[in-house]
Amino acid sequence: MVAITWFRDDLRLADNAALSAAAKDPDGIVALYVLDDETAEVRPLGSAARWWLHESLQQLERSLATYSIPLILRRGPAEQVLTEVVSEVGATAVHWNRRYGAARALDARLKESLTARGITAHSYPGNLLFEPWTVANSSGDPYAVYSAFWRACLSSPEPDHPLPIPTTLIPGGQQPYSEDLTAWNLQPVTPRWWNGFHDRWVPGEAKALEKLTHFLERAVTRYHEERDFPARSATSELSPHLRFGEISPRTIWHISRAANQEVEVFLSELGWREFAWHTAYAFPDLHQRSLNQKYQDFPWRKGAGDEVQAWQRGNTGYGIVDAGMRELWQTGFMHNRVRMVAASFLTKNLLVDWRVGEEWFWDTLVDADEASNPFNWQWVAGCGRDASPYFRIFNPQTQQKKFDHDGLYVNCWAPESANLEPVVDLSHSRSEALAAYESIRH
Ligand SMILES: Cc1cc2nc3c(=O)[nH]c(=O)nc-3n(C[C@H](O)[C@H](O)[C@H](O)COP(=O)(O)OP(=O)(O)OC[C@H]3O[C@@H](n4cnc5c(N)ncnc54)[C@H](O)[C@@H]3O)c2cc1C
Repeated sequence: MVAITWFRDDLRLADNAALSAAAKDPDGIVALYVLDDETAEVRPLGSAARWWLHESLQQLERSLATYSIPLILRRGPAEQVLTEVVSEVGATAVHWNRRYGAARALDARLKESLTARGITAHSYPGNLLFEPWTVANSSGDPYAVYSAFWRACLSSPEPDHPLPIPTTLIPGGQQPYSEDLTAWNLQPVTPRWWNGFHDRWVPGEAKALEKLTHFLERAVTRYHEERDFPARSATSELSPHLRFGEISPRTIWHISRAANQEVEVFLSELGWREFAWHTAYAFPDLHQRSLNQKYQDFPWRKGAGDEVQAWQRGNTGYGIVDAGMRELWQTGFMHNRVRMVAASFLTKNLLVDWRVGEEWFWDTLVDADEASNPFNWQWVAGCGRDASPYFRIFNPQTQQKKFDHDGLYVNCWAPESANLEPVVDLSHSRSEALAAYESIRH
């Protein structure tokens, strides 16, 4: 009679409510991860995120091994796999931390079917600071404007303190078989396009905590002034760790607050992450549909294949865009300011549908998540919640002068970009974009 802890976007032992609850079972636990590329509501991970997942699962495996608990890996539709594992081990309970995007429909179905079989299914908060249904405007609807949303969050009860790693963690007697992580081929042997990722990243819970500590000691005091400068290493780079739940937002919240530093601007960025997830909770098809209805008729350009390819490869002839796109390809990451400029360039100068860019980022970002990615693409394109107005078009040359005036960033990633023929004229494309916007404005 064991309890299953079903790990999903929470690859950590600390502040893991599902694990802490399962640990109370005197008969021990089975730790399960399911790679589900088949269920309709689960968006299959992109290639860069799969690289991260491989590393992160290895780290989790090591952490659990110190308690003699194996991490059971299975691949397949989660409903089927979970049902099988429950039967194999004779589990009486399954515990998981909540997901807030489209996959919550799957979780709801599972809860119902497990309960019908007499197995208790418990879900817990843990991947957000505030549960989406607890933050609503006076009409009971989700907030549409970030500033009002974050004010409401800040006047809500503070997020709970993080839970420690359970003091007793024991393996359930009967452990089922596990698949081989390497056989999942999350890091394809050829081509090893992800080779450079190892130079930049060390996935896993221990590193996430170390990075937070380092950031609070060294960078948070200059964060509000320097976070927009891509060459300055002034941000936390915690996003992929948060994406895979190697650290919980409430751990970040409480450790930051206790650090005796000016942390409010930093925490307000976590607020954008919350806003994106609360939006995805209300609109689970966020990556497929412009939230602003008017944009259903936007005259996006068709047949821009060559320009899209130049953008993807960092060959547009605009330094900051090219540097960002190459950084992304080589490291799985791009600085936030540069993401905004690169996204604006695609959607406004090239007039390409934001979904094309969202898909590319989804495949190439190690931190790609199903809320922040489409939310921010819609924000830049002007069709999302509290979005930047469409007529505000980032000029990549002005942005480069302002945020990379010494050229450190561009010279690091795309030194020869200045010699490339620009794929588009900025002033002409700007006028075209504004005309396109006018056509749907009324
Ligand atoms: C087009 C576009 C696509 C993006 N796609 C993603 C994505 O897939 N996943 C992702 O985590 N972020 C995404 N972002 C937001 C942002 O660029 C990254 O969160 C940030 O660059 C991560 O770096 P950091 O951890 O050093 O951030 P910090 O500045 O240290 O911020 C701390 C944390 O706050 C959160 N955060 C900061 N800015 C945002 C934001 N605008 N929206 C949501 N959360 C934010 C992140 O979790 C981040 O780790 C996107 C932004 C744009 C413009």
